[in-house]
Amino acid sequence: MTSSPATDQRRTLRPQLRERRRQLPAAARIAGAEALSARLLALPFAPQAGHVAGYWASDGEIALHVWQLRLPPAVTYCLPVLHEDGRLRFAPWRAGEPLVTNRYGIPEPDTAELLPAEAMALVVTPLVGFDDHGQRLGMGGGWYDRTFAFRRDTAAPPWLVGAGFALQQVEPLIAEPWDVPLDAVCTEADTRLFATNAA
Ligand SMILES: Nc1nc2c(c(=O)[nH]1)N(C=O)[C@@H](CNc1ccc(C(=O)N[C@@H](CCC(=O)O)C(=O)O)cc1)CN2
Ligand SMILES: Nc1ncnc2c1ncn2[C@@H]1O[C@H](COP(=O)(O)OP(=O)(O)OP(=O)(O)O)[C@@H](O)[C@H]1O
Repeated sequence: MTSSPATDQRRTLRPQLRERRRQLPAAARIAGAEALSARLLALPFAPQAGHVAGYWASDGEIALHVWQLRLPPAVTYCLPVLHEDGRLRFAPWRAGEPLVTNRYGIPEPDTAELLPAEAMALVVTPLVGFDDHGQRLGMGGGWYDRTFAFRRDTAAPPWLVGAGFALQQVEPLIAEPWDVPLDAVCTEADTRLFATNAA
């Protein structure tokens, strides 16, 4: 089977970027999570109420626990839950509540309270890489693209915000037809806002 230039580019970049992400020293991770939190809270569309989704950082991803702790009191933090239809659901989760490990070894809430993507006001998506145009490179499962395909022709909410370390920025990514553009990318060093099609 032949593969497209976009697929080749992503296959080459993923292992390099994941390695780079894992190599960051602990002090940079701690400071990074603090700085990211401030940037996420300062977004012009940061919700003051409703549900937001983060992720359980793994494989060197930039952590969201500082942001979770500093969210306005009327905002409910949720974590992604894999669903058999190929689209993520989101479950409210607070520190100490039960978790189970999903098929990728990532913890997810052990609850029947699952919300659809449309119920989220804002979603922070994990990034393996990102470019200057708000194009996202993920783990390759297509989970975020399938889950938020409706945002290709619908305005926010949910606002889609990629989170990563500045060293995860790459050359322009070749777009795939299913890619869902991000409304913003936040790193420890920068906030970039993008004018998405429908927003
Ligand atoms: N923290 C976090 N949670 C997340 C994601 C993520 O990227 N980060 N996801 C973002 O989509 C979803 C899960 N998607 C994932 C897709 C692939 C792999 C992964 O590790 N793949 C292995 C090999 C595949 C396998 O084990 O079957 C690998 O590439 O090494 C992990 C998560 C939902 N939750
Ligand atoms: N809207 C969609 N409908 C059907 N299949 C899709 C859709 N979006 C993505 N896919 C499938 O998912 C696969 C992986 O996509 P891609 O490489 O863009 O994932 P990713 O964004 O890196 O992963 P993730 O979102 O899990 O972090 C693609 O090969 C494609 O077949």
